[in-house]
Amino acid sequence: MIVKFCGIRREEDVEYCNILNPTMIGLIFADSPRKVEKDTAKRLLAMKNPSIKSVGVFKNQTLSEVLSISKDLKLDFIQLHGNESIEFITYLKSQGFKIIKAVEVEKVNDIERSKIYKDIVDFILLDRPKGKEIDIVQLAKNADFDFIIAGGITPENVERYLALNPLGIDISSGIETNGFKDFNKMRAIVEKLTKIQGW
Ligand SMILES: O=C(O)c1ccccc1N[C@@H]1O[C@H](COP(=O)(O)O)[C@@H](O)[C@H]1O
Repeated sequence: MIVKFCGIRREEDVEYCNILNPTMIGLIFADSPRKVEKDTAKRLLAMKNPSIKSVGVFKNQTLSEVLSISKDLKLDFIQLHGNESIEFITYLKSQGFKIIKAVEVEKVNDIERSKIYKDIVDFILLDRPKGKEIDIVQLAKNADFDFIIAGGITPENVERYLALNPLGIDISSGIETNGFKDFNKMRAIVEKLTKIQGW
């Protein structure tokens, strides 16, 4: 089970992750309150346990910006959250990057649409548009391919997402209090995973 803690932006966030050892940590380079600058990202990534994979999150940014940040930081994965074309993704793959393609799901059709990435990317991530209280678990039941799931996961509701049997879970706002990562919530996720799945 892949566990990704996303929106890491402070030294203490990395320290929490080094204790809890998620599979991946995500740093956001897209427009967001969680956005980090490249220099900050470099400092944070240098602090992480080497076993934790780094993910850079981008949304509708230029190829040269994505490439420059990803190469400089030697990112393990590039997560694309926007309308990036197949050519855009294929080019990044040709440069040796592993790709997580996030698809914002609002209706069953969006699940169908995400299938075009199946043989191109390393992981498909099903998420919901920010600010929309969509029941992504109900929609994701229609997926007949492997996926990582995100979108509103919290320590209280993670069981419902795990019941989908996803490749992984990706959590950002659900492990925050007042906009900052909260160690107790991060630990609560890991404890639930350990209890349910022996993670
Ligand atoms: O979190 C953001 O601010 C963000 C901004 C732009 C693109 C993606 C963003 N977050 C991604 O959303 C999912 C999980 O979100 P949540 O747990 O529902 O808050 C995760 O993949 C983040 O990378």
